[in-house]
Formats: sequence, structure tokens, C-alpha cells
Amino acid sequence: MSELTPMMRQYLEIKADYPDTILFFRMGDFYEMFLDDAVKASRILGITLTCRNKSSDGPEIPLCGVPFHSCAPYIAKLIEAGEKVAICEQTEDPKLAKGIVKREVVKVVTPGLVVEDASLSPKENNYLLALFEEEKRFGLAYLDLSTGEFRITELADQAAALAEVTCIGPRELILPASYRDPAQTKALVSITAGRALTYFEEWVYDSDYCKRLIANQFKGATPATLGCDGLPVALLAAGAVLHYLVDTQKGSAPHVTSISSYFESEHLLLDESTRRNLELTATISEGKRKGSLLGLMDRTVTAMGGRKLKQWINYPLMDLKKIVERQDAVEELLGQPGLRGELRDLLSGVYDLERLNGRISLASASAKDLAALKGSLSRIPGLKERIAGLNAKLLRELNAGTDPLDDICSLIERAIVENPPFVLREGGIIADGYHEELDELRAISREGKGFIARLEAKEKSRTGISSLKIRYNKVFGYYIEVTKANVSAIPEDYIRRQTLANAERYITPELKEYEEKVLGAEDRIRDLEFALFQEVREATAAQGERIARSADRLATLDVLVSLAELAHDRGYCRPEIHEGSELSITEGRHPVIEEMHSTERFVPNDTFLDNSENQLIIITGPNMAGKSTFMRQVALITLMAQMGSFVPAEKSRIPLVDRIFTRVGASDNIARGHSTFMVEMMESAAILRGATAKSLVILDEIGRGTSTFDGVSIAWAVAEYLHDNKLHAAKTLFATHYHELTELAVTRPGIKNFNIAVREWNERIIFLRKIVPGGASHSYGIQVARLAGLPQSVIERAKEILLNLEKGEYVEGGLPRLARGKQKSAPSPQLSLFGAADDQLRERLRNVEVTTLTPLEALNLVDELKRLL
Ligand SMILES: Nc1ncnc2c1ncn2[C@@H]1O[C@H](COP(=O)(O)OP(=O)(O)OP(=O)(O)O)[C@@H](O)[C@H]1O
Repeated sequence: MSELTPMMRQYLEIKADYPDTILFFRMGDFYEMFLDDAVKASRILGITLTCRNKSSDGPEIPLCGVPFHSCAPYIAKLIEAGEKVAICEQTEDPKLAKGIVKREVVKVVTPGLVVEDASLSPKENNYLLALFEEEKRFGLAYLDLSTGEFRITELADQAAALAEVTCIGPRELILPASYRDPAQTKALVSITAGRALTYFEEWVYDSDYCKRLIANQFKGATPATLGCDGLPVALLAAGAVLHYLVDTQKGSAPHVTSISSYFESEHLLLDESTRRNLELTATISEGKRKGSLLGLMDRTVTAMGGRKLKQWINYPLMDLKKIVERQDAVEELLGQPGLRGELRDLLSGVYDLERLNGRISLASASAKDLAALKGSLSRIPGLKERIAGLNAKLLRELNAGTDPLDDICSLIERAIVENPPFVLREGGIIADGYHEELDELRAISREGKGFIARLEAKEKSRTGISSLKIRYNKVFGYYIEVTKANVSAIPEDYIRRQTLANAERYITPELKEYEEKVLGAEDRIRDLEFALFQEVREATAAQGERIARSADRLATLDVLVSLAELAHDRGYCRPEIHEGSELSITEGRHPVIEEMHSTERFVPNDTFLDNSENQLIIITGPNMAGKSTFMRQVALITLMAQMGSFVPAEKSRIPLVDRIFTRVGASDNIARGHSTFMVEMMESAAILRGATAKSLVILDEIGRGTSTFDGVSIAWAVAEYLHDNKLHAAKTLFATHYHELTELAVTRPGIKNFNIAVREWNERIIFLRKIVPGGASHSYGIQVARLAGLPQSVIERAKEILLNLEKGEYVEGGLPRLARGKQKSAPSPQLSLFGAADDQLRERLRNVEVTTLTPLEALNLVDELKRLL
């Protein structure tokens, strides 16, 4: 330390308090970074790394910097890379400072707490989430600082908590310090990977401290007045979020005005793999919005609407009344295409009010933001007028609850010019007529400028120098410039200030007097304008809660219009939601695949499921026939129905479903240390544990990740369990290539067989895509392999092997192949595991010559038959 300059000592002292951030250390017009920070930041930002003290005796110090007036993109880039940035400002005027200038960290920008547009995507929330665990309860609290939304919930097991975190998709996590333990770290890898992490010691999660933080943030509120006292563990997590907020934002975040809590039971539950498998908000292959259900459904025109729609997809409702209210609104809007167009036009001029509100509260909004707020609010009266005549309850409530915020609109209208500049301290923001003193100063400034123009003319004629000019620069202020050739003609009262190669610059007392007046006025104008702007911003911030409420209503309106637009474009029907058990879909389609299909017409299919005779449907059929598509479409239609959306079908009756489970495809998770088959079995186990009679279960080829015999046995037992165990008897769609499973329908009354029809033609198959009753007998795997382009020689060889396997089956039993040949009318040329023993019994009996049988032979025969059986 002793070798260091006082400034570096100050830097290191401040840095010690912010070890896991990159410290932006303000020095004049730059933010400088030193040492390890400089090395890391220069790499991420692609800027030059230099060295301080290179020539002197002291230690070499790596250094890099970014200009303070254009630091935003640099900060955004560091945040994007998952770093946190502490902004350290000079907190006293360097001109007045004795010794080293005082400096302080004024805020820490972190990935979970950014509010600048450059670091956010419009239709995605940006959450900071705290997870806390106490007595086997898992509390989650998450905040989007950019919009002020703060939600908490509590879950009873770790898997559900992790699934919820994945669904929320926070950018940054706060975890208890005990989670640094390697065992915990491993268990949490699914949520921690790729996210910024902060660990808090136990004292932060203290109930009294939490109550104090809540009272501070929410103006004296208590957990009870916020309606959150039923979620004690989640509240402690909320405390951690507030603690972090105080720590990083230094000031307050007044637009965070309440906490809303929710319970698992309020929503149709979807576990992590189901969300992924059904590609609700992102595709499996590329993780993109496009191609997902959200991508298809999103016809919103505001960023707020886009975020809300995502929430509706992630949290379908369980409350019949609320679903019907949404449906009523969608139906009414669907019936009025002209009105819908007008509403969309008006809404598309509404900026992201939630984020504007956030920036206004955090005092980071520019005058442009205020103008955008005014422009957006000015759309509200038109919107209200247009929905005023509608009948649906939700629309009437939306209308009543949307505050046009006239007072804010007219304040901004009066105070801020039409098209204000982005920079705040250069003036040009406040409108004429808003403030008397400002108007006077502006008059002086204008007049002063006019005076200078007149003075220039006067001096030209006095000196006879026609090229004489009065100019201005930052160093000398106003001056008179005369070319070298005319210098002899200058009057005596000219005072020389500067000599250039071919000109001289002068001032006169008269010029300086006016300069003072003009420049003094301009300085004052700039200061006054900034102060007035801050006043307007503060007055607007004080109405943050009202702005937030209106913003929420407009977002809902946008989503409802979007759902109506979708229903209109794609010809959807209104599902009848009911509390019973029957799920019936007529001519249902897969919403995403039908839209992607441009060449092949999407073939609609019917579905009927209930909790008695059609509880579990075994679906067989060739590869590529459309089994997965069919099952997913049933799940998606159910989910869309519970969101309040219309659905891709001619007609549908959907029971309230408490959970949708899917076990689809081979998704392995090597990162979590599980093989493909292990994941498959873990997901199946979770389904058997969690499914209820009100659930919908989609099982796509379970058991295929292991040997055929093991696979069939597991699939068989799982189907039986879901049928026999009434507590877990969920409505189930079960696709399989194990045709043996079709036999379950014989003994189990709730199990039915369906298959997806194909037609054979010249050794090829034609997919009809129609689901029909009965089991299939053939997988046509080899034909599909041929379609996929497997070499002809491989296809031929596969056919030979298949034939041998089929024949070999019967030879192994020791029975004559000829007899088997006569049996050819038997339904299945497919390798039949369970049919073999039956066939052998039958063959054996058929060959018995009863008339010549001795009693002993008869006895032996019975014994043999029993053994065969
Ligand atoms: N009803 C339909 N109408 C038109 N095309 C369809 C339909 N259903 C499925 N398809 C098309 O068939 C393709 C294969 O469907 P899907 O993956 O559902 O078959 P599968 O029977 O599950 O196959 P596998 O047994 O090989 O997994 C889909 O990608 C889709 O393009």
C-alpha cells in the first residue's frame, strides 16, 4: 500500500467493499478500471489494456477505461457477460476538493437489476430471484426491477421449487450461503448454470429484519397487510431481495409498491420437462420463441402484453369463473373485427409503460422517456371510449380500472417540449411558457445573440473590414476575428487575445459585457431546465402506482385482443370448460404444426377421454404416423383452454385439469449426471407419484430406452398402475410400439386401443394421419428407415433379419414351422412376445389325437400344457 499513490489507495479501499463486481472508478470524463477488473473488462469489452506506472518505480498497474458519457453500451456488454458493475462517482467538485476527490459507489448494476433498455428484451421479464429453504419448505421471491413486479410463492419440495425457478427463468439468483456446499451445488446445477449468483449469510434471512425491510419499502406495510403472511419462507426470500436492493441501488425503488403472492394450487401445474416437451415458450432444439406455442400465439402489439401473454401460458388457471370471464372477453372481441383493428392501432402506440415507470421512479428516465409516457397515456381515452360499449365483465372492469392519468399527461404536455433531446443537461427540454424565470432568461439569451449580430455589423462598418467576424469558442468565449491583411485597420480599443497563422483574434470591453450576460443566462437556463425536469420527473414518479395499474390493464387488453385475433386468424373454437371428467375434442389440430404446414394439409382428429371407460388410450401405429403430434395437441388444447384462449378444434369440452404430465422423447441430462434411460424413469416415477384423477398424462414410448423385454414390462406395469390405482387414475394417452400392450384393453375396462391409420402401397406406406379405434399390428419401421434414406443394402438386410426373427420365434419353441405357416391368418406378422405361448398351446392341442390317447399320455399332456402355459 505504501508504494501506491493516494488515489490508488482510495481505489483499493473502495474495491475491497465490492470484491465480486467490476468497479467503474470515475476520473474526470472517464470511468477507469484497474488491476484484475481491467484485465477482465478489456477482454469482454474488446478495449485496449494499458499500464500505469510503466516508467516509474512503483508497481505496474493494468488499466483500461470507458468515456462516462457513452458508458451505457459498455455496462450492457459486461452485464450480458454475467458481470456486476459498481459505479463509483466523484461525490465532490474536484475544483473544491482538498487533496484527493471524495468518491463513493452510487449504485451496482447487476444482471438481475438492470433497467436500461439496452440490456433488456422487450417481451421478456428480467427477474432477480431469491430461493430460500426452511423446514422442507421452499420459498421463492422474484422481482423485475425494470417493471416493479414483485411476486412470491412457496413450494413443498425441491423438485417443484427448481421447476418453478426454471419456469420463471431469472437472470440472477440469490441463494443462502449454505448452498455453496458441493452437494447442494450439484443438486442446483439446473438453475444455477449460466446465471449470476449471490450468496447471503444466514443473518439476512431473519424474520424481524425482513419485516423492517418490508416496512421501509412498502411505506409501513406488514406481511399481513400485503396479504403474504401465509408464506413465511417465501417472505424471508423476499427479505433477501429487498436487502440486495438496498445494497445495490443505494436509493429506493419507489415503483416497487407491493408483493403479490400465489399458490401452486391456483394454476394448472406443469413440471419442468412438460414445459420443455410441449415447447410452451421456447423450442427444444434451439431454445427460440419462434416455433413455440408462445411464438404462435403472440399477436400482442405492446411489450407489456407480450410479457403478460407469456405469464398466462406459464400459469393456466384452475378457476372456472376466471377462465370463462377471459373467454367471454375474447368472444366479444372476436365478434368485432373492426373494433379489434382500432384497438390494435391505438395499443401499438403505447410504449412499455411498466419500464418507463420503473426508470422514472429510479430517476434514470430521460426527457424522451417522459415524452414517450405522455404519448402513450394520450392513447388511453381513445381506448376507453372504444371498449366502453362492450359487455364482457372483464372488459368492463378493464375500462373502469384504466386511469387515463390526465393530470400527468397535461403536466408533461405543458412542461416538456414536443421532441426533447436525449441529453439532460444541455437545455432545450422545458417548453416555453412553463416557467416564468426560464422564459425571461431565454429572452435575454436571444436578445444577447441578436446584439452580437448587430455588433458585428457595427464593427464592420466602423473598421471598414468587411471580412471581420464575431465568433465563439469554449476557451475564449466571444471574440472578433480579423485576417492578417486587415490588421492595420483595427481600432485602438481592440485587445488582442490570440494570433493564428493568417488571422488575429480580439476582444472589446463591450463584447465581454454582453458575453457575460448571454453566457450567464445560458448557464442558468441549463441549470434551471434540469431542475425543472427533475421536478416534473419526481411529480410523475409520485403517481407510479397509478401508472402501474393502468399499464397492467392495458397489457391485459392487449392479450385479450391478441387471443381474439389468433382465434380469428386460425379458426379456433371456444372450448366449453367444465368441472366434470369428460375431455372431448372434435376435429382437433396441433396449433403449431398446423401453422408450419404449408404443403401437407394438417389432418384433424377427434379425442375422447374420461375417468371410466376411456381413461387410458393406447395409441399404436407406424413410426412417423403422427402419434406424438396427436398427444401433444391434446395437451396443448387443454392448456390453451385453461388460459382462457380459444382452441384449434371444431368443438371441444375440456374438464378442469390440475396437472399435465408428459414423458416424451429421449432427453438426456448428462450435465446432471443422468443417462437417457434414467431420466425417462425419473420422469415416469414423478408422474406416478404426482398424477391424480384430474390430471392429463402423455406417455410417449416409455420403456424404449432399455432392452425390449424390460421395456415392455415397465410400460405394461405403468399402464396398469395408472388404470388400476384410482387415486392416480389420470386421463392418459399412451403411445407405444410394443403392440403387446394392446392386450391390456381386453382385461381392463378403462383402457381402449386406437391406432393411426396408414395404407400400404407397393411396399411403401401412405400416412393417413387419422386416429381410428383398434390396435395396429405393424410398425413399418423399415419402410420409414427407407424414407429417411438408409442405404438400400441396409434396408434389404434389415428385412432379412426381421423375417428370420419372426420365423425364429416359432422355431425356438420346438414346434413345426409348417404348422405356424397354416396359422398365417393370425393378425400379427410383428414379433409377438405374448402370442408365442398361446400359439404353442393351441398348436399342441390341435395335434393331439384324442381317440388314441392313453390315460398316462393324457396325464403327461396336461403336465406339458401346464408347463407351456
Ligand atoms: N394430423 C396430422 N396432419 C398432418 N401431418 C401430421 C399430422 N400428425 C403428424 N404429422 C406430421 O408427421 C410428422 C411425424 O409425426 P409424429 O412425430 O407425431 O409421429 P410419431 O407417430 O410420433 O412417430 P414416431 O413413432 O417415429 O415417434 C410430424 O412432424 C408432422 O409433420
